[in-house]
Amino acid sequence: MNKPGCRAGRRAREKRRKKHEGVSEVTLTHEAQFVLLRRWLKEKGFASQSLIPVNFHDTGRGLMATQTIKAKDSVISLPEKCLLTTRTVLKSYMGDYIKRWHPPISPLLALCCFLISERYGGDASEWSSYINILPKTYTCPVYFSDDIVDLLPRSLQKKATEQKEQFQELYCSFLMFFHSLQPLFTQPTEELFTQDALRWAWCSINTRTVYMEHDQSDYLSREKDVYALAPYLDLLNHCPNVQVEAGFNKETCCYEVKSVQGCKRFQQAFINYGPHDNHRLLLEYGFVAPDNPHSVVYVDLGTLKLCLDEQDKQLTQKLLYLRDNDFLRNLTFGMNGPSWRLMTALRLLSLKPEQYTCWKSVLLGAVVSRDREEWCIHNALKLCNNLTDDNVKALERVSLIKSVHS
Ligand SMILES: C[S@@+](CC[C@H](N)C(=O)[O-])C[C@H]1O[C@@H](n2cnc3c(N)ncnc32)[C@H](O)[C@@H]1O
Repeated sequence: MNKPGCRAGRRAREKRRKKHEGVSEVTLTHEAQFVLLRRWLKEKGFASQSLIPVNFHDTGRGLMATQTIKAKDSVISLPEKCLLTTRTVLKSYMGDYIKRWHPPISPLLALCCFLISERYGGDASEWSSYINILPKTYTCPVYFSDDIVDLLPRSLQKKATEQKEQFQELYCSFLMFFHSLQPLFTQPTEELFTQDALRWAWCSINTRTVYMEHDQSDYLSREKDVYALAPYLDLLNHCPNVQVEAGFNKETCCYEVKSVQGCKRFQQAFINYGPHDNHRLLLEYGFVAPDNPHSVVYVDLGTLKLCLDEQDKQLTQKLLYLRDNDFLRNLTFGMNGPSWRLMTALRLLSLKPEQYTCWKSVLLGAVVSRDREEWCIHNALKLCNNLTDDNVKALERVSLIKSVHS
């Protein structure tokens, strides 16, 4: 066992090192909103002393372990009472309105509407202690202006635009449903269920829910109902190199996260959102992970064509075949070489092994450009976070640098 004096000395050294490196981590435990959140969770049967909210210099807000978490130990165990799911929504004042609506709305939309309504309820809402700690805005592409989307790498621009369009369609398709909720509110629903409000709720759910399968409800559409908002647990950030076991335990009736490798005292406790590359992390969670082992280069048709034999009379036909079978999408080259999809496409295009050298040099170029791509994503994120009139000039500068690089 460590002597207290040694521990204090080590802590002081660590503090000096951080100060020297200009690194600061700010604990948030005493902020009013976290005091209220913990008090509210305690009433529901959850009290954690071993994880505290901290603002980390590199990842932003997250949870720090105040004591060592050993390998295979529990990181967090949240009682079912604390979870916000479609069951919560269907049982609430909004339930009857959802049950009456035809065709039934999706589980995701039901959660979005409930979140918007509860935020509107302010302190009167049962969930206010949780809603108050939710971010006010997000950095997923649905929040990007067209100028910022333009700064993204080309393959990502397309997906970002698709996300914005998908969201727009969702909003327009349910205006009538939002209107049907009018008896619940004094304020007109058009002022409440705005595009901004839905965007916020949509991102809150997409970036923060944990995976939890629920029985299909007759009152909701057939889309899979796999969402649970898990207050406090959802303060855990992602690290691609960390492994956890997570899921709802029917015996303990708790959503449990267990650490595979463990976590040292005073370090950030991470979980793993899945083996996502940086494009997917940006699209779904609004951030990218440096040194992500799942990082890949997306090989587009232009790059692919550089390696193909233009004399091949069947080339157009082969490319059409690949396109019709959805094989020209998501062709990637990662740390472990070409993906299975890329290899299959290459085989179908009859690329012979002796031609692989040319292929390799093209990919090497692509890997170099990946670094530039990530730099572009970082800039887009920075600007999305802080786009004011003053930094429109910065935006112009980034566009200029980008055009020089490409
Ligand atoms: C489940 S929440 C985690 C808690 C969140 N940081 C907060 O302050 O509420 C997921 C969001 O956290 C952020 N995040 C998670 N892991 C991150 C990381 N490694 N680096 C930067 N941001 C991260 C992203 O904004 C993501 O959408």
